[in-house]
Amino acid sequence: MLAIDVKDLRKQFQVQKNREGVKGALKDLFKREYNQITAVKDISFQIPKGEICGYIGENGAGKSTTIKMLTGILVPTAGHLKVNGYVPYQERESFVKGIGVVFGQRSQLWWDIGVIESFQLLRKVYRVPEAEFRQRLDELVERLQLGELLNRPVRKLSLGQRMRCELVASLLHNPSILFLDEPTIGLDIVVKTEIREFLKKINREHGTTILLTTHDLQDIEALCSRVIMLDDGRIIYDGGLDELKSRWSKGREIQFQFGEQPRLAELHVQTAGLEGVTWSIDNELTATMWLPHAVNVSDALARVVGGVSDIRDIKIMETNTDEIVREIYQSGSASKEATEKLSQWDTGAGDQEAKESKQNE
Ligand SMILES: Nc1ncnc2c1ncn2[C@@H]1O[C@H](COP(=O)(O)OP(=O)(O)OP(=O)(O)O)[C@@H](O)[C@H]1O
Repeated sequence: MLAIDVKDLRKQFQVQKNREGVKGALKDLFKREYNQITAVKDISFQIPKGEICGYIGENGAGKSTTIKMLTGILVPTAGHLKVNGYVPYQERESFVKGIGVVFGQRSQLWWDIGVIESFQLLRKVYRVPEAEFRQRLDELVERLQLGELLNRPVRKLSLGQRMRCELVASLLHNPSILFLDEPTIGLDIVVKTEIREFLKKINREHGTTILLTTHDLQDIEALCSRVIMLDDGRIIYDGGLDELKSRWSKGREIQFQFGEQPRLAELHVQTAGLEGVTWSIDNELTATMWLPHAVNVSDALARVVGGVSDIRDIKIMETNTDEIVREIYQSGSASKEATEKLSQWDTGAGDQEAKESKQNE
């Protein structure tokens, strides 16, 4: 069963042009001119129930615009979308009961009243029965250790405390889908880790589907098996994180620790003939071997282990996801298919007449 089903979804904004100078301003008064911005360009994807999916892309790629359409805040210019079986902007009242939303940069809590009062107000908005609300609140408060914060006004909370309260607020009505837009932005590593652990548990125990946008790839690594990558309003990758890493990383690093000082020339001798393998000395007792994917790791390892005595430790270094993703953003494509798709789009995507977008916000 699908939690989210998106087909050819598009969002265009009309932005007013400002002409220069006093003359320009006067002209603007009488005849406004507009530019069209296509923030989301006919994207399609499906998310099954219970999945945690990362939605990533550079600033301005169209992530928030997508989330706003998925949560019913914005009306799409074209395309189809179903979330939890509803068309979000058409069936808002029933629809919102099944979703939870956290925008890291914006609060859904009332600034000047106690946290618990905000929760009570949300209970009424979502029409959650009191007993169910109490039970859920107790569970969430215990999990996120919010006990002492409940009576404080939101404005007196630290960012980390507020984010934990935001998460509780989004889950009070037990939604089956949670949309998180930058939920860990600005938080320290301890709170980030706590929030990630909490989300994993919620997903595991309640089967909550989570769509997460973030610039912190550690969030993705910790939580998501799948990642959708957006660039300039188009999907350039949709698949597993591991696959992305193995397809895009150019090679691997293996670090050796020796009992005595390694000599570069001797190390090179061991891997002679393995094309592309390079060595660097890290410090007195460690050296790192870099090998391209074409070279078999066990072949290279066997040579070194067989040829150099007194190896104390061997570490296969993790592929650096940040670097890979940065590289993909720079090139604007994550696969050959995507590149081909992009060139098709370039020849025909821009000519559909723009419709004026309605905004519910
Ligand atoms: N209400 C709006 N009116 C006009 N243009 C908009 C509006 N909202 C977004 N845009 C434009 O649409 C594009 C996509 O913006 P969006 O906020 O969806 O990107 P994003 O991927 O969420 O970026 P960020 O990571 O910076 O939050 C940008 O060019 C942005 O300027």
